[in-house]
Amino acid sequence: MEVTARAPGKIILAGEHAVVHGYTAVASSIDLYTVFSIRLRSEDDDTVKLMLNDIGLDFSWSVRRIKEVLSHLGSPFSSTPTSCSLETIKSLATLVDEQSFPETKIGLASGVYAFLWLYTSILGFKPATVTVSSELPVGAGLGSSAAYCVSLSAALLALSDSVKLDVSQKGWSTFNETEAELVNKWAFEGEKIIHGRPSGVDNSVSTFGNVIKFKSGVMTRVNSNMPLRMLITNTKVGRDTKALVANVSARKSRHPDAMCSVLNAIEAISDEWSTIIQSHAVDDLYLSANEEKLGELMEMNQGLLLSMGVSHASIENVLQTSMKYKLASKLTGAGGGGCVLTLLPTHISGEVIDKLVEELGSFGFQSFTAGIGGKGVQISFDHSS
Ligand SMILES: Nc1ncnc2c1ncn2[C@@H]1O[C@H](COP(=O)(O)OP(=O)(O)OP(=O)(O)O)[C@@H](O)[C@H]1O
Ligand SMILES: C[C@@](O)(CCO)CC(=O)[O-]
Ligand SMILES: [Mg+2]
Repeated sequence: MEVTARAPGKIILAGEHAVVHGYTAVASSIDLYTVFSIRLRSEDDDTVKLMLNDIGLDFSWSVRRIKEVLSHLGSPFSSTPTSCSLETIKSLATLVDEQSFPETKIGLASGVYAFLWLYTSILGFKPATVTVSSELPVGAGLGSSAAYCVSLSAALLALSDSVKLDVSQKGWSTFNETEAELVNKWAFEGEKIIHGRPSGVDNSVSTFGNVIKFKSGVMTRVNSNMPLRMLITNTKVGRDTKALVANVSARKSRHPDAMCSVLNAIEAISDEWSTIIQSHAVDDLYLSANEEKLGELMEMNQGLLLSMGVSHASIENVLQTSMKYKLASKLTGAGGGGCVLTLLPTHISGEVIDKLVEELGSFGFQSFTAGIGGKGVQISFDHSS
């Protein structure tokens, strides 16, 4: 039997970085998914094979070698999410180094550490073939790391004793609330390995889907009543969430008072965002007034992100280009490159959007739209293999 789990990426509508320091963010899932499939091999087949299709890397470890290196961990503890210690990260690095990880892709190694940690913690030392592929750009601000950790945790838990699913179900099915909580907690442990200091917003929105508000580790569901449309522009400038988050923390410790004001302002923006999208538009005039307010909030949020040091020349380029069309934009996710959101109000014509996309394309950027606010993590079982 093969188990497949898929988890969505996300956009942060307001409050990235501030949320790491205990201030509110608002985020929504998008209908682009990362998919993990796991097929257990027979017990005498001593191999764990991992195929990372998006980055073109394959790994193969013997179960015996994994056991040897991680023997200090003991039996799996799938029902109790546990943090990976620094000492264990070093052991995981040994396993990855033995596979001669290409130097040019070394920034991606933490994803493999997260795989090994979640795999051995949840399933133990079972032989399997594991593949992952994603519709999300990797490391571009759309929560690829969270979707990776959530879909992996979901597929592993579906094969563990901690979750009892109806394996005869056909097509995609969802987890109940308690099971989804467990998936989310494990995914957060994986995110910690990749991000260093994640707030938990990305894995929560990937697990539960829809629109959420997130503050100090607590998630609240937001009932959005607005037809939100965003153009997502990938600047294709590579960046690393872990480093950007660390830079913001360093700036905060250098200028605690100024940064406290910036973070409070961002929280006010997030709160206003969630109030506006929850309100019911009584007519078109009310809707376009609200869209204008959201556009302004995005501009203000972007200005504050610039003051935190996480904008980038490529992001500023997208802002200026969309401004020519009187459209508001902000970076989404960790910034420093990656993706930018441009609000597409309901009244805007397809022609204008096409022109904007073309102009952005002339800089080498890639723009697309995605469905906002769909389902969170889902699972399916295939008995044919
Ligand atoms: N499909 C994938 N295949 C392999 N590794 C992946 C995949 N998706 C994510 N990763 C891992 O996640 C890392 C990227 O995470 P990072 O947090 O920097 O970016 P992001 O999650 O896309 O953006 P943000 O956190 O700003 O939303 C990669 O370096 C890799 O380790
Ligand atoms: C930059 C950040 O706020 C969002 C990344 O999508 C980091 C986090 O919340 O973990
Ligand atoms: Mg990430």
